[in-house]
Amino acid sequence: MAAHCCSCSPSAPTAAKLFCYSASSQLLNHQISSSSYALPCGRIRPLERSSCERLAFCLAEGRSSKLGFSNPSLTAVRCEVGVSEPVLGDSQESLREGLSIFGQKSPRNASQEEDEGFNPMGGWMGEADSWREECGVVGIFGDEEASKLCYLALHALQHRGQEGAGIVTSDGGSMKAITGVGLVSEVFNQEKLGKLAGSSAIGHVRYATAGESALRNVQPFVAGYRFGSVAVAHNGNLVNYKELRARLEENGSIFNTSSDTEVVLHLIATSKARPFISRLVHACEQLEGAYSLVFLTEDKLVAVRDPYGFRPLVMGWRKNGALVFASETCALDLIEAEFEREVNPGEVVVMDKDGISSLCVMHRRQRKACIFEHIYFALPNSVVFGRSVYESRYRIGQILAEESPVDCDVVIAVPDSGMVAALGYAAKAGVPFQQGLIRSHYVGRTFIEPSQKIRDFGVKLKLAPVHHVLKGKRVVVVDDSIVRGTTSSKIVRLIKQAGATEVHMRIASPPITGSCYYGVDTPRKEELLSYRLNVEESREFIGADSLAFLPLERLRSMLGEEAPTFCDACFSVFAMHRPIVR
Ligand SMILES: O=P(O)(O)OC[C@H]1O[C@H](OP(=O)(O)OP(=O)(O)O)[C@H](O)[C@@H]1O
Ligand SMILES: NC(=O)CC[C@H](N)C(=O)O
Repeated sequence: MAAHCCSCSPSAPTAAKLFCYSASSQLLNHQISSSSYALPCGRIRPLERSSCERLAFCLAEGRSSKLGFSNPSLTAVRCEVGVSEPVLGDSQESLREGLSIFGQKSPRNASQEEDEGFNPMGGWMGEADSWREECGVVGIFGDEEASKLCYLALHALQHRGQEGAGIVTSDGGSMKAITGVGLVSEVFNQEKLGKLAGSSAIGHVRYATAGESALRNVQPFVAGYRFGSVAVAHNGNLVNYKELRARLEENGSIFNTSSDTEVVLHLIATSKARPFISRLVHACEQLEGAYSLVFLTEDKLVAVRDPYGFRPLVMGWRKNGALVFASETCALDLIEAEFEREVNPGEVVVMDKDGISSLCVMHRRQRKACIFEHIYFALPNSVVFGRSVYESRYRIGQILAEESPVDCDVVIAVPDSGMVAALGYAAKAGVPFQQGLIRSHYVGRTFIEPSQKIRDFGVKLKLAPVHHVLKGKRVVVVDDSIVRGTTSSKIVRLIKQAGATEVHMRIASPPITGSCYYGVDTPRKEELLSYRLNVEESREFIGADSLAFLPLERLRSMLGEEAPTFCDACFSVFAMHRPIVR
């Protein structure tokens, strides 16, 4: 195995050209990376890991077989730095292949991938791999039916995570936990809920951001330490968990999971602070990234939100005085808890038999609430970050109609997340809204072979066109976002096959040009369609007759004075950057 760079520079080059060789020194493939990164002598570091870097890294580590690379005789790479011309010819296909092979979930590392049976094809097979952020958390204190209420609230939050679900309860003396892989309805039944005794509970639905999707990573996690037991459920992503974990392991901690969340329990257990709340605060102060957390001990329920308030967390009360925390207000509504307020960024809310107390102990910053909750993650019947999600999406649809009108016969939505914006668009444009695509709610992600012909069945499984609505029509289709562009191109093809004469795509968010550093497990920027292509190139890529996005400045003006309290970095970062990768 050999991996070397022919030109090394500690200062960041603007681009790198990668040549891959077979054992017989035949040139197999080449790609260009647009990242700026340092190439230390004789070794390529997996720092930003563009597809080129990642290939080089894996080869350098002698792990090419782990990649499942289609040509096992691939043995060497050579990188040239400072190359700036775009890849020509079959670049689109080679990039796709590269992404499918090297697509990885941050923030895992190479050895973890080996341990966890890393599937190198995972990032591309089957349906589009969109934003990974969500997870839903619930906490209930002071209700004899705590586990059942928690179960119902998790149903209301099911859209935030479908990989696993769990509930932990406390009866004041001991704690019981049940977790499982799959949907809430698959994990729990009457008998299991009956075993979860106690008047306080926390629950979780998971969409993995760190650590594989497996039973051991399903939350809530419970741990015993010398002062008792503590359970935690987390929505967010801890960007420094690997460093924290390494430090804890050096000092003897033994981890049960590969999830980022587990570090919180170890930090609590090893903290020298007293009492419990100080240990908890001490632990949270060491975390970087996004965290809306609920903790349960034998006698306390605690909710914590990170100082930027990236992810939502609300609180409310049931008529019998039970306190409820939840990721979204739709969960409060379902279990008839009246919304009181959000847990504030940096706030720690503690509930025990003596009542509720609030500590604003963590240094509070300018809030940076994730705007994507309003665009995609949350349900439209929720109030998130103090605003109605329905109103935001409806208004965005109206703005799209103002900014990018087009002669059309019908407005349709990509269900479900494009629905409300499509209603707003249709109302503003004065064009009928129709259900042109019917969504099957029984299809999850489909894992099928990555040939274009077969992939199209994947989207048809989930979305069926209504020929009667589409045939012979000029159609406006509204979707919430374009990430890699795979869904949009399939949908355009589907609608055209159903007989539409024109397809105009309207996207209820600005172009996504950057990955999320704080919390959302997004694809790397090189995989984002709008990082690689401008609007006209994107239109061509998806095959629509026209394509328009929500202008960022209109989104900000919609948010008004609150705009600086929302994080829109995924739209603004690299927005002016002219991409090299094609
Ligand atoms: O550009 P892409 O990489 O294809 O991703 C964008 C798509 O992903 C999301 O849908 P998703 O498939 O998650 O379905 P959902 O709306 O049902 O959540 C989103 O609503 C877009 O349709
Ligand atoms: N989507 C989330 O909020 C995930 C929580 C946590 N990072 C996990 O992977 O389990």
